[in-house]
Amino acid sequence: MARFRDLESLFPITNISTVVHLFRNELENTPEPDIALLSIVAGVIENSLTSRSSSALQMCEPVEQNSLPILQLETVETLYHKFHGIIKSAVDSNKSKSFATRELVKKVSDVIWNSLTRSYYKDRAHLQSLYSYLTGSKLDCFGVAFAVVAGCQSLGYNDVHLALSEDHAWVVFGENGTETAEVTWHGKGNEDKRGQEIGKGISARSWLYVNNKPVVCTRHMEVAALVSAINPSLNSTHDAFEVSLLQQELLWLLYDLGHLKKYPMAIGNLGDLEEISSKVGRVPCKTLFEEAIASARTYYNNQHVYPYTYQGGYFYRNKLYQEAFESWANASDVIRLYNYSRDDEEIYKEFLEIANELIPHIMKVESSGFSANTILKKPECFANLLRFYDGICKWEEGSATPVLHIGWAKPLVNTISKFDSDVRAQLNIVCDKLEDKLLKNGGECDTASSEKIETDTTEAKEIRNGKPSTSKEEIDTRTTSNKRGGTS
Ligand SMILES: CC1(C)CN=C(N2CCN(c3ncnc4sc(CC(F)F)cc34)CC2)S1
Repeated sequence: MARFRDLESLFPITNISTVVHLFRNELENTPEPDIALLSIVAGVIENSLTSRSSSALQMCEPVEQNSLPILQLETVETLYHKFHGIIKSAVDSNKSKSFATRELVKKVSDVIWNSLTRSYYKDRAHLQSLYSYLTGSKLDCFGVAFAVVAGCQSLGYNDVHLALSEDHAWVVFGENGTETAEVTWHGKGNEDKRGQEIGKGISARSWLYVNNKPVVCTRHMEVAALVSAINPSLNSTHDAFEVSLLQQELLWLLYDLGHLKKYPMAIGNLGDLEEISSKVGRVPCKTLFEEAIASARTYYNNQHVYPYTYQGGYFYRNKLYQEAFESWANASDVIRLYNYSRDDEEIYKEFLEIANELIPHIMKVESSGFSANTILKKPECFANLLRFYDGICKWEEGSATPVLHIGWAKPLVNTISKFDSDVRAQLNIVCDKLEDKLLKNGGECDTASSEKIETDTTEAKEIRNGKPSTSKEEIDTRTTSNKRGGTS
């Protein structure tokens, strides 16, 4: 295949810079990047550096930076042609239409689906790439969706693209790219809905489908997705350093080319990598987490939670507890707009960990008496804590499945009681019932009501998202139309 002839000059690949060069070449010098090729290359490297057999940890070999096991062109070429062969033999290749049909998409999904190993541990690491599919017949949920898109690309259907929520993946296709189809499974024990349109029923209001604001990938963003999905973990405690470095270099390449602009989670992934080992001359990771939030607000109507939990996690790890509270309250302002459904376990676990592990840990540290500038004396922090919990309560309201249970109450009571009573008294809570109803019920609302509950008139300060107001007047003039600055 001509493709491989012009790649010959780069092989055999022995270092990270050459892999970056190959990706750059695909991203900039081809009509569109070949995502099957790039997934195989990334997968071979990841698996050779993280599989127990060859891990340097075992051989205790000092690996100098930028070195990789030798990657031969024929290794990649063989796997690539194997993938092509599987897809072409199963789908009659006389490509009649210029756009994919639901039948075609379903057919490709069936080919992948029916060639997977019967039963295997689906959440295992390193099951995301075509290398895993071609050598082990195993893929995770994301990997199946990715393989379907790669299969459609290899058949010449360039209208089929990956659509990503924060915990699921599907495809869009058709003349306007507006047709949608499930192509993989989600979660445990759920019947797969492959072939069906996305979120028509009750699931449309669940976080899993992000209120119909998924990341719809271009071919270049599909490269960002496969790079984001690179998993450097060697075991539960160690990462393979070179895999991590390769992922970081490739994400910076995609960042510089502008392909992460509409992909908050990929920016967040890069932020996490930069926090661990920052690159000279690059923006700090704190900025990246802010950029991920800005991207979600700009392109996805602030319906995504993870940008705030990326940022909150960063603040927490760096003991910036006041800032962490604000990020988590902002995350809660997003989830309040959804109805909780059984498909939302992942984000439920995220909020549970924040409420029952991270915040109690902060309370313990802050009330140990050694914190000079303790958050326990800051009304803004108390306000953000309440906003955090209020969002979770709102999430539960109107949902078929309950969220909160007694396990949440004990840490909550414990946390609230750690704030000084005079701090708690400084809070004036203004509820915009109207806005919540409007946002949650898509604009329908029975009564407009805005109650103001003054808990203390002496020095009542209105705390809006952690920022005390300047004057009392501002509080009295508030009306139901005031937007609650949910995304401060
Ligand atoms: C703040 C966090 C807990 C840290 N990592 C988080 N991740 C969230 C998920 N991650 C992702 N990163 C890039 N792209 C995607 S697409 C997707 C859904 C899947 F079904 F396709 C997940 C995901 C990466 C890791 S959220």
